[in-house]
Amino acid sequence: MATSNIAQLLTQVASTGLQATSVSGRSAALSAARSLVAALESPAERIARMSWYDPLLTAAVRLGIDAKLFIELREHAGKPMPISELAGTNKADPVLLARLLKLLATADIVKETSSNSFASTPTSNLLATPEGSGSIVNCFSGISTANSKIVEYFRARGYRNPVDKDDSIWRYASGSELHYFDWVFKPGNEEEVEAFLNHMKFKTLATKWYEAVPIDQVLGGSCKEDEVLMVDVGGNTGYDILGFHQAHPEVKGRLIVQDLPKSIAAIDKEEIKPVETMEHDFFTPQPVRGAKAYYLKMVLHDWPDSACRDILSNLKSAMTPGYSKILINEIVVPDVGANWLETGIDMLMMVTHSSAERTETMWTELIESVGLKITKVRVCGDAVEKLMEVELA
Ligand SMILES: C[S@@+](CC[C@H](N)C(=O)[O-])C[C@H]1O[C@@H](n2cnc3c(N)ncnc32)[C@H](O)[C@@H]1O
Repeated sequence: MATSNIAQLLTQVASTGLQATSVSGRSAALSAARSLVAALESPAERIARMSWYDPLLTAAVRLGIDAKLFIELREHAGKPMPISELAGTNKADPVLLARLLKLLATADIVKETSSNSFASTPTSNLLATPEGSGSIVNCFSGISTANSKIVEYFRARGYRNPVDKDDSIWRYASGSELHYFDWVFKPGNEEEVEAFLNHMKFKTLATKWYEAVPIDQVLGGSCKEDEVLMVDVGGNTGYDILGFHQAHPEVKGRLIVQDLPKSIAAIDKEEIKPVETMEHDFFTPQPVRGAKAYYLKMVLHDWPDSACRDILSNLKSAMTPGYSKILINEIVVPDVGANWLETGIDMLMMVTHSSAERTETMWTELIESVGLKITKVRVCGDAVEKLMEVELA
């Protein structure tokens, strides 16, 4: 271990840490701190951590959610709770709970306050929410299933990059007859549906596009009240288009969220007003013609190029030339130096859907292949997702 390198990194952490109150300052401090940890940890320790600690830490979090540990800890608002009390409420074996909590404390997910006594942290409090726990529950189920057969899958396919939506790693490993979304929404899978819907609300970690871009320039102002301003295609429970409306109530025009029946059924139609709801399969012709904007957030990343072309072509046919736009809010992977979020979600898309996160070149090729063009790529504050404005070519 080069001590001069460590000293340099320590200085970098100290200097960037002082600016950690701003978003970019925090990100620079975190990146410096990660480099410091990487330099301090020996390669053998790193391998050991990946071999058993990291996968089992996620499993312990998943169990903690199931046992409602984080909800219980949150109820005590950061005060220490003896294992005996936690075990009593959860009816879980106190010896087991102590082992799980000790592991979670090593990652600062809970705080070990004294022998056999633990308290909540901001992370455990987020895990106590439907959104935080939904992210873990949804991803744990998909990733642990896919990982169980990932080596077998690639060996059998000569290590080819997966691009067939009907032959994803998840589908091979689960033995499901159904595509992932059809499986999530199948009758009897209510726990999975709930986790999936909550994960969708959770997954945008930073600035939303509508908080960051000049809305007037993107949408060119309001519509008449009876005209459609924006259709959120594959918009899940509509939380996102509602967020847009709440941020910009002055922009007039109808707002519609479209998704598969189970997502639409989960929406409280009163709560989401003025957003209208509509069941729609985006592999069929778009029923709302001539909207000002068709908005796709993290929809195309679920599908390989051939399926994306079908989705985009259905929107293209509904667009009014010189008026309608498609707004795509997706990760645009940098050519060099992609970060953990961009590369991690890319792997998640690969194992679940045989799809990928795309670079700007990949986006351009895909969009141009269906007679559309990208007219602008907008950075959205500190978010990994960018806003691509797309028009008829
Ligand atoms: C990754 S999620 C993104 C959801 C939402 N746009 C967001 O960012 O939270 C993909 C969405 O596509 C929906 N979906 C999948 N297949 C669909 C189809 N054939 N037609 C319409 N929606 C579909 C899913 O139900 C899900 O809500």
